Amino acid sequence: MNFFKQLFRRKPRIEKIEIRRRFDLIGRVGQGSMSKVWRATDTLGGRMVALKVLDKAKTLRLEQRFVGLERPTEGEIAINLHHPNIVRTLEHGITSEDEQFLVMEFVEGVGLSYLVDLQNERMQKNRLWYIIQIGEALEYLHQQNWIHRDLCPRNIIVSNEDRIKLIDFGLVVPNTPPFRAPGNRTGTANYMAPELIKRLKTDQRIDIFSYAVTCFEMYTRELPWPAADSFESVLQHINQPPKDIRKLVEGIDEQVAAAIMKGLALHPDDRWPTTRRMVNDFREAAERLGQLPRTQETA
Ligand SMILES: Nc1ncnc2c1ncn2[C@@H]1O[C@H](COP(=O)(O)OP(=O)(O)OP(=O)(O)O)[C@@H](O)[C@H]1O
Repeated sequence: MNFFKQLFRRKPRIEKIEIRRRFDLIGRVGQGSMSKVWRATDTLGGRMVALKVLDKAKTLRLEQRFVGLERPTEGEIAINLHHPNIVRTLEHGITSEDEQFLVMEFVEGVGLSYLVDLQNERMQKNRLWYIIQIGEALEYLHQQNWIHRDLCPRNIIVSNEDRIKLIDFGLVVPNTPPFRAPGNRTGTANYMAPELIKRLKTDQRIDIFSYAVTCFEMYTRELPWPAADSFESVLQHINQPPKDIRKLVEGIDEQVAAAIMKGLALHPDDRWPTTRRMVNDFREAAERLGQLPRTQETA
């Protein structure tokens, strides 16, 4: 009987995909540190897609950090996310080379980092609207009981229609006690909450901090603390208060400024308790300032 139990408990055999047979690879896009991403045509159906193939060695190294915790793969997480501000994942699986892959809708647009750098008219006009959409995506992720752990402009695309799309779920973890335990410092140093840098207990409020850093950059093109390229250098300044956004952006709306600064609070208890509360303030301000697109004014 044990034999049969074992037999049926085995994971179903996954059919491996030969990437170059199934997809016409048109060209590499962007530059991921964990993966290669192609613009490709899916020969099944002819659809234009983004094909992300994860680097085997780097994925293994990441998975080793979560040994015994049963963290779902990036593909398993992404395929279940359904939100207008989150890139749609159409399929995931394993290549014939044993790499994990994801097939996504191809988002025609630019990286948010590019607009942060440019600070052009498009950015200035839509900034608050972009910020609201990022917040909606994050709120959805939190409602689904995930912690993103790597929210930053690098992981956000702005479509040609000014729609925000979160694109990378490589570091997402379940919002459960084992994953909130102190220790693991995966993420991007400049966007990491102090409790994460200090290896204390974490929760979804680490994402609220990263969201606030992102908002701060979208307004100022600067980070709230001096830029650092290692955890150690972040540790050196993280106990100092952040720069005041009001001093960098002349005439910034007070409700917007206060919402961002509260998200940057060093202690999680002083931050917004939920993304929803933070976004509500941005939405209120946007309505008052007439900065919502027409279709959103009554939403
Ligand atoms: N669905 C998509 N549509 C269009 N371009 C995409 C899409 N997904 C990813 N890209 C492009 O590929 C780049 C790398 O993607 P992604 O951030 O998911 O990879 P990564 O290896 O996890 O990167 P990193 O770990 O450095 O953040 C993105 O910056 C973006 O330019």
